[in-house]
Amino acid sequence: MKNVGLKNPNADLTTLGLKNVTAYWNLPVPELVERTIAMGEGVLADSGALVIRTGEFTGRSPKDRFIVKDAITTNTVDWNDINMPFDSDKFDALYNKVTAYLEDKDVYVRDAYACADENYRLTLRLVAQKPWSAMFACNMFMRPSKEEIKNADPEWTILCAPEFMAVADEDGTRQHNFAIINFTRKVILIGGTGYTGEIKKGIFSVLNYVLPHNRNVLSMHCSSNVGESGDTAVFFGLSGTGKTTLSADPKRNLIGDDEHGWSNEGVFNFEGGCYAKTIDLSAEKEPEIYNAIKFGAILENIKFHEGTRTPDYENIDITQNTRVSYPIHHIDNALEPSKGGIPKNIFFLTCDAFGVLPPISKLTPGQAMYHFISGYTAKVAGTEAGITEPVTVFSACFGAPFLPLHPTQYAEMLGTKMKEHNVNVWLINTGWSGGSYGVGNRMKLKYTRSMITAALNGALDNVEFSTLPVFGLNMPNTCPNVPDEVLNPRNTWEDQAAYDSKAQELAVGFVNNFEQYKAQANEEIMAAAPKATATA
Ligand SMILES: Nc1ncnc2c1ncn2[C@@H]1O[C@H](COP(=O)(O)OP(=O)(O)O)[C@@H](O)[C@H]1O
Ligand SMILES: C=C(OP(=O)(O)O)C(=O)O
Ligand SMILES: [Mn+2]
Repeated sequence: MKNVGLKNPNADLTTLGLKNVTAYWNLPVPELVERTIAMGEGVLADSGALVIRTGEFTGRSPKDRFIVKDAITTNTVDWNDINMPFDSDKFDALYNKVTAYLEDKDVYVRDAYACADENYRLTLRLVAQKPWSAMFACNMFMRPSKEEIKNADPEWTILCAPEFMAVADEDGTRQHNFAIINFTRKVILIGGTGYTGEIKKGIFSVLNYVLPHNRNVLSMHCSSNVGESGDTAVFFGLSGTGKTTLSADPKRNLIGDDEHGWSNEGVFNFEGGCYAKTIDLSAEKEPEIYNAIKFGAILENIKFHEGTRTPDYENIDITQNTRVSYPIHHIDNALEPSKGGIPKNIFFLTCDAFGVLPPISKLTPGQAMYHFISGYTAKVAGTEAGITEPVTVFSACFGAPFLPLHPTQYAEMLGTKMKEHNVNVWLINTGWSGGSYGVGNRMKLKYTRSMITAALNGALDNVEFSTLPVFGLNMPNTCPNVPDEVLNPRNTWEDQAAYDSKAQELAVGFVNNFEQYKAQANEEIMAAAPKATATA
């Protein structure tokens, strides 16, 4: 056993079952960069960002994500095809295999924590095979001071061994890769995949259990920012729908881009960094994110323009899910500590591949609940293994892959808070317009930004609204800096009969999906269901 770097003198990896490892503790970022490069696993971009490849997996693999079924979870977790059970003894055996595999190897340790509100702080330690995984943790989790590191005695452990391959038949996994959460041992075990997103979404899943279940805090898959007058906005959305992009707003202070809690005091970020998509990124369209890509950032799975070290963000040879992680202070106007007041506006971002929903509509409380529980959107290409074009999905609470509890538990908390604080709720379609995917186009980012700005600054308070048939959604007839024609989706379709039939198809999808929640929903929520004239 050899230890290098800054650590709590009492910390000892043998208590985790690791033998004879050389452990590099909390190395400074430049050293993690150097080691990554020296190992032949990274190069520098001209901006100074570290460029790595995550290997076979360039997105999450939801089919290989499990929760250990035990005394804590058996009756509390909503077991389904997302929350899949893993046997506790099998976990112990696999854990021992991973630690045995790491014997005699180098490991990179990162002490960190989650939650900007110290009342809810969750301390953690990542032990990783790769220096770039440790650097990702340094970018994405909150960073303890040196003093805190010297006293670190973390609650949770993440063991991450991308090159360890499970044997499905023996180990109880589906295939060679896995991400398994054990609430009793407080361990997240990751193997066979180097996709860094598994690390952050693992802790997010833990918080999505612990905070609502034990602490009466609503956890949310959302970004958040705050305006000059101190008004907080949150943007819920499944991966790729615009949380990171739309929360980076030069006129507002960023709280965080992906994971937040809502306590009685207000909103707080879980993370210490952002994880942005870089596909088609440009300085013109997304200057804040573009400029955040400098030394300290990690670019994943991108290629360079030939003969240069300039990233080619249009190149999708490796994946459409090209990514960058950076500490939050790479965004100029980020707030630290990352906390805001009670939200004044909530946006549900949906990437509607049908092209049926309006680009902006204002929801009644009943509609807000209905749409939150439904979580209609599309999975965009690349974020999950096997997805190569937008696939329509109902992802409850706009974050089903990360929610261990039943969706109605989150929805009830949101409903109570929404009503108590009289929050405005908006549905934003960042997806297709003028036709479904393949025919129409993605809504222009600059229009979506203008609509959000208008909603936030009150410019939509005094305009006229129309109601979209079937869905009953209230859409503004005008909006500053947006052409009127795009506001009503039916007008954007050349063939309006085709629109009507697609709208019916989507309405049927909503109704069928909601069957599972009907028993728990009250009249106000059910009245918000789209009116399908036929059911499939
Ligand atoms: N109208 C739009 N609104 C938001 N994002 C858009 C829009 N049109 C295209 N995009 C692109 O979609 C992606 C949204 O991704 P991102 O903000 O990272 O999603 P999330 O943070 O929710 O995972 C970005 O690549 C962005 O440039
Ligand atoms: C990182 C992910 O999500 P998001 O795009 O929401 O950050 C993910 O789903 O793996
Ligand atoms: Mn994001």
